[in-house]
Order: sequence, then C-alpha cells, then structure tokens
Amino acid sequence: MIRFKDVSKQYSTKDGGLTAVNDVNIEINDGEIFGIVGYSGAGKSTLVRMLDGLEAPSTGEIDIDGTDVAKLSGSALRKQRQKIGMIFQHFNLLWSRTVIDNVALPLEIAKVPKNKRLQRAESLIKLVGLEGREHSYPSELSGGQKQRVGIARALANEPTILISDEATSALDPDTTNEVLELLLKINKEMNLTILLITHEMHAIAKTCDKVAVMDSGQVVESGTVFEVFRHPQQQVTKNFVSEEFTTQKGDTTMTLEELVKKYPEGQLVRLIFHGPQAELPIVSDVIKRYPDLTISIISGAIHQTQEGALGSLDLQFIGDESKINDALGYLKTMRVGTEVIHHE
Ligand SMILES: Nc1ncnc2c1ncn2[C@@H]1O[C@H](COP(=O)(O)OP(=O)(O)OP(=O)(O)O)[C@@H](O)[C@H]1O
Repeated sequence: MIRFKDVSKQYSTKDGGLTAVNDVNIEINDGEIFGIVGYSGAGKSTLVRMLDGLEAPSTGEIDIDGTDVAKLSGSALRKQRQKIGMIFQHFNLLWSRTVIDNVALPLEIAKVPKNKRLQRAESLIKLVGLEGREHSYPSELSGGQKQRVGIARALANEPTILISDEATSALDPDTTNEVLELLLKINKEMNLTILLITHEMHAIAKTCDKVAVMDSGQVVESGTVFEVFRHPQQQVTKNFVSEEFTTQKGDTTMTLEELVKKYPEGQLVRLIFHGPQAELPIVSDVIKRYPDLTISIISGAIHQTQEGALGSLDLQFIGDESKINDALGYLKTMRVGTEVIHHE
C-alpha cells in the first residue's frame, strides 16, 4: 500500500516560498489503478518525485508497504526505487540503443548477467506486443511503439508500482487507447499498482479505479472514478468531467462554449446516468410529466469506466423557470445526476 500522510512540499524561490504540494492525504491499495488529475502546475509531478525519493517532503510521510521513503538513503533508497517503474510523456529512451538494449538497460545497471537480462527483455518485449522489433532503433518506431518500449523497460526490474507521468499526452487518441489497454493488461496480469498522472480525464475514465483531483497543490476531491464522474463536487472537477463529456468523438464534438452559443435559450442541462438507469424511460417520463416545457435532446455520449458505463445527455429546457426546476427535481428523485451548464 502507498500512503501519503499530511504531505506538503515547499520550495524556496526568489519571490519567497512556494507550496507545490499542500497537506495531501492519499491511500492507494495494492493492485489498484489510481489516477491523479490536475492542470499544469497543480503539483502532480512533485508528488510523484517524492514517492520515488527524488525529493523529500517538507512535512508529512510517504509510506510504501510500511516504509517511510523519505527516511531512506544510499543502497536502501536504490533498492526501494527498483520497486517503482516509470513511464514518461517523451519516452526517455536512449536513441543509440536498440529496443532490446533499451529494455535491458535497468538490468544492466542492476548487474544482472547478460543471458538472464536478454531473456527477461525478450519476454517483456513479447508482453508489450513488440515481437520482431527487438533490433529496431527508437527512431524507427511510432509513438505508441516507443511508449511500449518505455513500458517494457519500466517493468524490467519487476517493480510492484508503475508510475505513468503523462505517458499518453503526446499520443493520438487511438494510440492512447492502445497504450491504456496495455496498462490495463499488465495491471491484471502482474497485479501491478499503477499511478496514472494525467490531465486527460479520458485516460482516468478508461483505466482507473479511483481518482484524486489536484488543484494548487491540494487534493480537492477524490473517490471512485464512477462517483467522481457522476457527482463532481468542485469546480475544477466539474471542468475536467465536462471536458471529457464534451470532447467525445462522433457527433458531439462541441465544446461547452459552442453548445451554449448554439442553444442560448432556456436552460442547458447535462444528465448523467449509469448502466441500469439507461434502460429506464426517464426522458420520455419527464417530457410527459411537464407538457408545458419544450425539451430538446442536444447530444449524448457513453463512457466506459472500470465500474460500468456512464451516459451523459445534454438537454435544452425552455419554459417557466419554476417548472424547469420541478423537472430537474423529478430527475434527481430518479437518481439521475443533473448539472445546469447554462442558464439563460
Ligand atoms: N524545483 C522546483 N523549484 C521551485 N518550484 C517548483 C519546483 N518544482 C515545481 N515547482 C513549482 O511547484 C508547482 C507544482 O509543480 P508540478 O510540476 O508538481 O505540477 P504539475 O501538476 O506536475 O504540472 P506539470 O504537468 O506542468 O508538470 C508549480 O508552481 C511549479 O512551478
């Protein structure tokens, strides 16, 4: 288990002190895929550097399986670091080395005999689906393939934790999905704990069991992905969830701003429902119950999360405000998440 307990990190800068991480408490269970989402500067990378022992917290404790990482040094710290694999946005591969030599590099550093390390590298290359590319150079690979090499290399020392720091941020949507599928596969096959640092809510929705939302160094919201998507509490979380719901592929690629511009009248309301609710005639019920309201369906999308499908439906309500409020109240009694995204 990974435990951040009352963790803060201050940097001294020429303008005085800067709190990069502010009183963070997070618990991550073994085998979990845990997402940390936040905009640039929220403190995500600082948190990860402290987990890897590259930075010490100013206050608080970071435990991995009961060991306080900040108290380790020398060979104990190096040994602890071997339990953590990392993958990065820009892959950090050695360009003069072939795929197999990149993957075997951590084993070389750990002084594993040549035969053994090549054997392990080969099995990892197979695991990440790069068989046949062992002797290619990184420059001969696509972005997705480079990240597969990064993943194989990160697994070389048989870590128990994998940190993915914006590892899909430089990839196109299809390649992102392939890499996320691979992370899901190795999580299941190796019971690896994965910490997914990202600003992409889509990556969180697709892979994570739980998520913590960071803003200005603080964890402002956390919980299961399903609950955070259904009932985002803080504005920053609402923005992330909204981005994911409005930047879906297909017909609904309008941003919130474009939606509001196109449908300025009345109220634009986003309904969020999950699996079994999708089968209930909730929308037709509302239309029948409130005949004085004009209710138009604007867009909809389905999102797969680890706990099942979540649907979003954007509706435009035109009519008397108190009747609209009654209709929204009715939807709430049906346990449908409602969020007014624009009010005339
Ligand atoms: N070594 C440092 N010295 C001073 N300030 C720092 C240092 N490292 C990070 N910071 C500051 O701490 C804050 C958090 O940075 P951090 O890199 O952890 O955020 P982030 O969420 O990972 O963002 P990004 O995705 O852009 O890296 C920022 O204001 C950043 O400028």
